[in-house]
Amino acid sequence: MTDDTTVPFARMNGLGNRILVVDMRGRSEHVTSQAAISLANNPQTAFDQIMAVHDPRLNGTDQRILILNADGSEAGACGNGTRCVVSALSAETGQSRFTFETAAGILNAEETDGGQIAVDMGVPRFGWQDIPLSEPFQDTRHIELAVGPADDPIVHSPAVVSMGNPHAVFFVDNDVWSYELEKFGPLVENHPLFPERVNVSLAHVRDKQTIDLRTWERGVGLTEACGSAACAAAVSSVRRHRTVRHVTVNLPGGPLDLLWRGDDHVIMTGPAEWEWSGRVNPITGAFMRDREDASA
Ligand SMILES: N[C@@H](CCC[C@H](N)C(=O)O)C(=O)O
Repeated sequence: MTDDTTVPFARMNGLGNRILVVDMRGRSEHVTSQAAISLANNPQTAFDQIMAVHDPRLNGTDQRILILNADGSEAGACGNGTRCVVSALSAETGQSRFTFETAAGILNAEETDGGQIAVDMGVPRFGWQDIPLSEPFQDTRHIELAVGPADDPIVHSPAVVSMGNPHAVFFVDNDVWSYELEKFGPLVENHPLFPERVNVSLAHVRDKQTIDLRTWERGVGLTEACGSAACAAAVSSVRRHRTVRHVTVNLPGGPLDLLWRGDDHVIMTGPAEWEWSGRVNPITGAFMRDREDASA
């Protein structure tokens, strides 16, 4: 399968967020939803996001990245996946700084000396039309939405924010693992208040510098880590005066460092890990592992 119907890809992860980086440079076609669903349903390639790396279109950018969720839908942003793309490109080229064009805008990212990757995730947007919501809310730090019985809701009043993709963050008093997020995550994801659906997170503020977070991702489900959700939780927590602007966000897959800078940009820093590589047909999703990896 090395003919021109296939392209190289790498299976990687960012704190356990499962990522396929697909090399679409020099190609005019796109990874299809059908290919994404087929890869997502195969236990070997099951992923949370595909990061399709295309040739740049804009001056001053290195690559254009298109993102697909496991259900074949498109996503505007993916923090963990962006770190994986940086790691893959930097291993190939030796370059350590990159500028990417994404649906969420231009993102800068760099590999740091300690092998971590810092991504400038851009400026969060808080207007109800930006998220988007289907009805006006002036104060998006707490919107009227509750899960469970009206007189004793399980979670309520999430903060909402766009990090280039929509997020609802429920701040909870108890351990984030004590909630059945897998049961109510899909209900909130598909609630009519969110016309483009939403990523749903539970955030527990441990102290002024530390947040625990679990996320039900739009188009995927429960994941080990969601970088854009970590950004959403960090900025929402500052807006509620719960934490300072530089925090550690503990995800099931491990910690991320989050800094909401004075110029409003959110900088997310964390690791990326390479697992194995192969070739994939971007139209059908048929794939083959590289021989040295397949025998490992
Ligand atoms: N895992 C990602 C976010 C993925 C996109 C999300 N499911 C969406 O549809 O918005 C991350 O690390 O940010």
